[in-house]
Parts: sequence; C-alpha cells; structure tokens
Amino acid sequence: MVIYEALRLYPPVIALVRETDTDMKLGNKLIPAGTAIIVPIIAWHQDERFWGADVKEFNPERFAEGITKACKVPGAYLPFSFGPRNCIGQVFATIEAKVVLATILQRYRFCISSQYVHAPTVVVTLKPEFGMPIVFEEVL
Ligand code: HEM
Repeated sequence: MVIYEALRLYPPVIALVRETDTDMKLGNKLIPAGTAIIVPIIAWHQDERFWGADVKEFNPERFAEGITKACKVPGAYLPFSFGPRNCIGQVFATIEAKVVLATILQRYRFCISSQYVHAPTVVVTLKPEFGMPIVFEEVL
C-alpha cells in the first residue's frame, strides 16, 4: 500500500506519449492517424474526481482493498503504464522495493531530515531536486 501510494503521488514516469496509427474516434472527436497523444499520468494520479477529496494526502490505506476500490477510474492509475508496452520491470521493481523496505525496517526506524526541501522535479524521471536526506535510528 505504501509503495502504491508513493507511486501514485510521485510516479517516476509522469507522462506517456503514444501516436495513433489509424483515424479513430474518441467520444465525438475524430483523431486522425499520426496524432501524438500525451497520457498525463501524474495529473490523473492527482485528480480529485478519481481519488476523492484527500487526493493530495499520502494515504496508503486508500489501497487497502486494491486499486479498483482506491480509484473511481482504475485505468487512471498508471505508474507502470498499461497494455502491450507496459513496464517489463514492474514485478521486479515492486518486489525490490518491498525487500529493501523490509530489510531496512528490521534494523532501523527512519524519518525525513529537517533539512529536506520538498521540490519534486523532472529530469527524465520525477525525482527530488535537492535529494532526500533521511535520519536513521538503529533499533536494538
Ligand atoms: C518504480 C520503478 C519503475 C517504474 C515506475 C517504471 C515505469 C515504466 C513505464 C511507465 C513504462 C512505459 C513507458 C512508455 O510506454 O513510454 C516503462 C517501460 C519499461 N520499463 Fe519500467 N519502470 C520501473 C522499473 C523498471 C525496471 C526495474 C526495469 C528493468 C528491470 C524496467 C524496464 C522497462 C522496459 C524495458 C520498458 C519498455 C517496455 C516496452 O516498451 O515494451 N522498468 N516503465
């Protein structure tokens, strides 16, 4: 739940670009072949209409019953994209994050340093502009 929620608020890939290969209709709009379409992942992840009034809050519990219960439009949660060109490393990345977190939590408590400045920025992927200093405390 914590990993899902972190990827919702801070998706490393903030948008996707796709191109239509044939003319197509979306609602009553005609989209000609060759049109570039931006899928605004981060905007959908932070859209109150999909997630509710607490959309800006870090609330892992929203995923307690899975993605379909967390989001009114489950297709709007796309940290690893969707379909035939989705992320090939999705399962690996999720397991890795769980293993790293579980390994750290066996020995340490940690919290964000008071020197942390919240400044998400995009340099190919989304990242903290001034890094993320963390204070670790060993659990005896
Ligand atoms: C939190 C970690 C990760 C996130 C959020 C992520 C996200 C994504 C997204 C959104 C795409 C689709 C890009 C597009 O269609 O334009 C993608 C594609 C891809 N990812 Fe990841 N990824 C992650 C980790 C990894 C890892 C660990 C690997 C490899 C071990 C990996 C390998 C790939 C590859 C090869 C593609 C291209 C797949 C294709 O085009 O068919 N990713 N990833």
